[in-house]
Amino acid sequence: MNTSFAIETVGLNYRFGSQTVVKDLSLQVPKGSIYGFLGPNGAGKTTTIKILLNLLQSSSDKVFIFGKELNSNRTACLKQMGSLVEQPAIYAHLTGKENLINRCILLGINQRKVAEMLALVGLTSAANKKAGKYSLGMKQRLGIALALIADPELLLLDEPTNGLDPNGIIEIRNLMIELAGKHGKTILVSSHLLAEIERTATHVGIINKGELLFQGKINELHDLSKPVIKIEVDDSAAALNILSTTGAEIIDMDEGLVKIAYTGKAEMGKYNSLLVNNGVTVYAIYTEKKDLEHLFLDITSKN
Ligand SMILES: Nc1ncnc2c1ncn2[C@@H]1O[C@H](COP(=O)(O)OP(=O)(O)OP(=O)(O)O)[C@@H](O)[C@H]1O
Repeated sequence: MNTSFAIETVGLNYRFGSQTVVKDLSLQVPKGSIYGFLGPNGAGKTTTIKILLNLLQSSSDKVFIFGKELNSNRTACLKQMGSLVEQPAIYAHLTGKENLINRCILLGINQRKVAEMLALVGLTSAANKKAGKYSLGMKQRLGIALALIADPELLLLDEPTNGLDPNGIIEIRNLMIELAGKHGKTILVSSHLLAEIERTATHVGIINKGELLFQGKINELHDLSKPVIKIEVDDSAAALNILSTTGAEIIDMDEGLVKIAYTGKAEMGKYNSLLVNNGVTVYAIYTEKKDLEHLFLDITSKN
């Protein structure tokens, strides 16, 4: 298996009864990346994350963590992973610090790590407050500190900003950037909102109904949202013939409509004259740029 990936799944499938929830899913999460795992509600994100954590069983040879097959190297793989799935497992009657000490005792880790983790997630001043009194954002950050205490290389965060206010969202976002940037962690973070992870993610995987619809660098996703020229004409076949002689990149064609890649205003004028001079009636010519949120909706509504 490719060892440049922190996570690799190969044609992964998963069913709940007769419902296939994960379909032929091949994820490739590069080491050191912040991988935004995106999809609408019910797309199969949590199920996939639970499979990656071996909380749900996959078939052998489908899931690889840092190149090791998960089922046959369960302990070694899990040691490399920290996670926050659904609600963080926090004792409300203990302080943040006590929660972390408790986890250290449980895992046999030196308690010196506690102060470091509190500082990392920005909870030093709230260390002696009961966790039950924490805000939602503070609870999430404590959850991340608990996930990080054993110093895993890979962090799986399932919708960590769910229910947080804008400040809480920014705090989690900055924490992820710091963890990947300064501490070299690989982070897989799920969300149903592209906007929430757009600024943090280096890579993106988009799923819907258990199927992977897009996977790549965030820049590649941005490229898909580059502007196009839409030309409304009386005869699209004739227009296509004429435009194809110019070397223009034809993107799509429909009855009365041709879409080509936008390369500049001058070219746009040139295409217009060329069509008119060759007997094609141009009703309208304009550019259109999809913002990422629309692109995401487009991608996820196609299947
Ligand atoms: N334990 C279960 N038993 C049966 N079906 C389940 C179970 N858990 C999840 N599902 C179904 O599997 C599908 C995927 O759910 P999953 O929670 O993985 O999606 P998700 O992308 O994480 O969605 P959300 O953003 O709402 O959490 C849904 O149709 C859900 O109803």
